[in-house]
Amino acid sequence: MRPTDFSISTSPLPEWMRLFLVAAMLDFLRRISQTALEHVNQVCWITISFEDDDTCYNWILHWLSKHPSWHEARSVQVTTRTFGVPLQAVTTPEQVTREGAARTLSYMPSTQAKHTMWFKGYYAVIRRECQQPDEYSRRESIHISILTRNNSIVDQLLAEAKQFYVDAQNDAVSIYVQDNRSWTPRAWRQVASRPKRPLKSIILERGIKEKLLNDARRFLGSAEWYAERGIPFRRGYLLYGAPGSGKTSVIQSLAGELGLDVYVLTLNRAGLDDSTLCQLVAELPRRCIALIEDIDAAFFQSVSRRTPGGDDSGHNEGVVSLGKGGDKRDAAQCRVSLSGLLNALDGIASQDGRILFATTNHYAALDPALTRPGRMDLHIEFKLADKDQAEELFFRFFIPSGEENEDGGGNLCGDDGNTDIGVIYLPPSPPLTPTSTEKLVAEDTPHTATENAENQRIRLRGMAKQFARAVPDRQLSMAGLQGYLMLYKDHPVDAVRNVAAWVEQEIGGNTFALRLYE
Ligand SMILES: Nc1ncnc2c1ncn2[C@@H]1O[C@H](COP(=O)(O)OP(=O)(O)OP(=O)(O)O)[C@@H](O)[C@H]1O
Repeated sequence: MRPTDFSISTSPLPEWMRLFLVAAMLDFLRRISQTALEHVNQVCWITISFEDDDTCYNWILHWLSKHPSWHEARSVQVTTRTFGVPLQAVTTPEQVTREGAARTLSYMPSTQAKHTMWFKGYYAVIRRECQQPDEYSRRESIHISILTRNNSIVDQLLAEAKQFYVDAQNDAVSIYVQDNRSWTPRAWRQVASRPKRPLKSIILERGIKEKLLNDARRFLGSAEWYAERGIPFRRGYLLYGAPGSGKTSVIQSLAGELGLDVYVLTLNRAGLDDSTLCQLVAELPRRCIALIEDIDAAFFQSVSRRTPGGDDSGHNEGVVSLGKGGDKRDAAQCRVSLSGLLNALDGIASQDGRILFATTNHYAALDPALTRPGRMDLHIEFKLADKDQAEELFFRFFIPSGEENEDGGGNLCGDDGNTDIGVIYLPPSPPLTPTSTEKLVAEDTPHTATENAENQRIRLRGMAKQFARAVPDRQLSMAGLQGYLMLYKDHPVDAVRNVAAWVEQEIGGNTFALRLYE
């Protein structure tokens, strides 16, 4: 008998069983070490995750893009995304850009590799993941694992990232819209960050801006007052009137003054129904401006008095229509009922510090239930431009930057935004009233470096008055006038010289529009 035969025959177990036992043992050891590793990981690492449908995703991306560790990174993704902060705040370390300041590049973690960095002396590993659950949507997330047992490090990281972001946002208003990357919109996504627009750049009838600003400020500061009296802490503003009269602009400007972000609710968004609308509203932050633009158009396209799935043939409860044509596909896809919208409006206003703004060009077409006090507390009409507005627009358009505050004349609206409705007028500028364009042009010698700034303002005020004389009261929109002035950006004299002809042409061609809004 050979030795090998002997060993086989003397073993109490067959060969296959011994192999099985060895494999089982190895697997057991692997599992144990894996569990032990997981345990060590759990004990030694803290992982924080950020999903791209949440605002903090932008904070963290922006913070990472600025972190010095990207200088040494071996694999980074270059992006023109601004992470919701003003463009100038987002830069590569070397300010690399091919197209000048218009498209600034920044770095973000690549999805291809893990990144490592040090945060306050702690080692951190960063992973960025992208998923595409279906062809309509794409989800991103970032996971930061820090080698520490100290939870306060996480707090410090979050605080630093947020502060970074807030600093970059300092002079901007963030605009959020429904997240359109999924078929049913439920979440908000930041789409833009606009520079704060100074309230003084919006020229309205006397007292309107101040009324809005003071009312909103008083409201935001009176939570306790409402609570003590058991009155729902809500405030809604309906801005209605001519297109291009400054409704949207004033909301953006107020948002900047009040330090609130703007959440734009688009009711005729495909896929939106009563329940997703309520979910969206529930996702609004505590202090913000919720904006429904052209609320009448939303009615027409998508909002019906009947409940979704109700009887289409009902005579009294039919679709609210303004009598315009429309997109049947949208109407079919949007299933927001009037009662759903009313519930949503109450929801918007029901939580602390939310302010609702709605705009419309068709005030009369709105259902009284929508506009009743408690839902829309202040209704403010925006009219076509009057002569005072035209004059002020001209003056502000051409005054050199930084000098407008020194002008005393014709300040229509009390610019600091803090005055109450009684607006303080500064003394008018000295009279300068050229009676004809020819005279004005003759007087308009080129500006010289030595020309006194005060003289420039006086001259400009004179031109503004002459411009306003040619603009008929309440027949042209401020947007239209602004568009005209843009043609003469550096030529105020030409703007005055040609305004009469332009007005004639505009009014001749716009009689339909005028009839509509007069
Ligand atoms: N009262 C105003 N003062 C200064 N600029 C104005 C004013 N009204 C309109 N504009 C200018 O016209 C443009 C359009 O204004 P805006 O979008 O605010 O008008 P709107 O009333 O919201 O129009 P719509 O009803 O069509 O939405 C903006 O660029 C804005 O600067």
